[in-house]
Amino acid sequence: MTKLSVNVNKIATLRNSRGGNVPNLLRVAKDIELFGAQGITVHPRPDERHIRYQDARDLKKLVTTEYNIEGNPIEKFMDLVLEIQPTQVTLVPDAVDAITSNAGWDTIANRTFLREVISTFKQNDIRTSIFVDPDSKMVEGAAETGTDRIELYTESYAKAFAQGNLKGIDPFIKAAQIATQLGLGLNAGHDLSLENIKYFKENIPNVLEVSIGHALICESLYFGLENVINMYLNKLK
Ligand SMILES: CC(=O)[C@@H](O)[C@H](O)COP(=O)(O)O
Ligand SMILES: NCC(=O)COP(=O)(O)O
Repeated sequence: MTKLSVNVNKIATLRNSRGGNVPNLLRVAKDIELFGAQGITVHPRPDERHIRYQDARDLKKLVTTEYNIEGNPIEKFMDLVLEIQPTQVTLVPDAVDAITSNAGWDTIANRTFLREVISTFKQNDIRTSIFVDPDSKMVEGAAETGTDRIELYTESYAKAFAQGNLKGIDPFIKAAQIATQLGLGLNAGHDLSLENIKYFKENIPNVLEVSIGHALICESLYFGLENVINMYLNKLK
């Protein structure tokens, strides 16, 4: 079964744009779970441009499905995650000023660092996932870090699919096969959408979790949040 984890960063973006508490992030997250999503994802960035560190703390009290916190494991992020104890932490090598996530880890060059960080989270019973490109060497390097899962960075697939190039899935099929052979759990995310999710799932059937935010919130402007969540759930069956 592939779980849908809804990234609520963009709800926080809209809320922050007026300085108040509308939309109410906590209420939206609760409703997202009531609509059938199997997880909530947040990515509290160092500049807190959308999800604030306090949001991440507050969500812990109400999320009853899986709670996934993504971020670059800088010290204050590590402290936040260890304080909150979410279901899963997803390590992303984002630069502080990155407009969004734009690369996976070099799991070979960062092996020692990742091993230490992952060990710290696993000692605290937090499931670990690391954001990687669909590159066989990076997947093999990920297995050396001791991580529970990898999250395949799906921007290249989404771009190719949008251009009508179905072969964009090929590196992901190979990376998923290697991950499975190495005993890694498989997540995926970034730029997945109602248009491209079904083909991805058909070709990568053993993906455990997809985390989707930007497209899902934009699609909800037209179809409504409850409808969109159920459209994703139907496509992930
Ligand atoms: C790791 C990943 O792909 C998502 O967390 C993405 O970075 C969303 O971040 P923004 O919502 O800030 O674009
Ligand atoms: N890990 C991917 C994520 O949480 C959401 O990415 P996007 O759907 O906002 O591109």
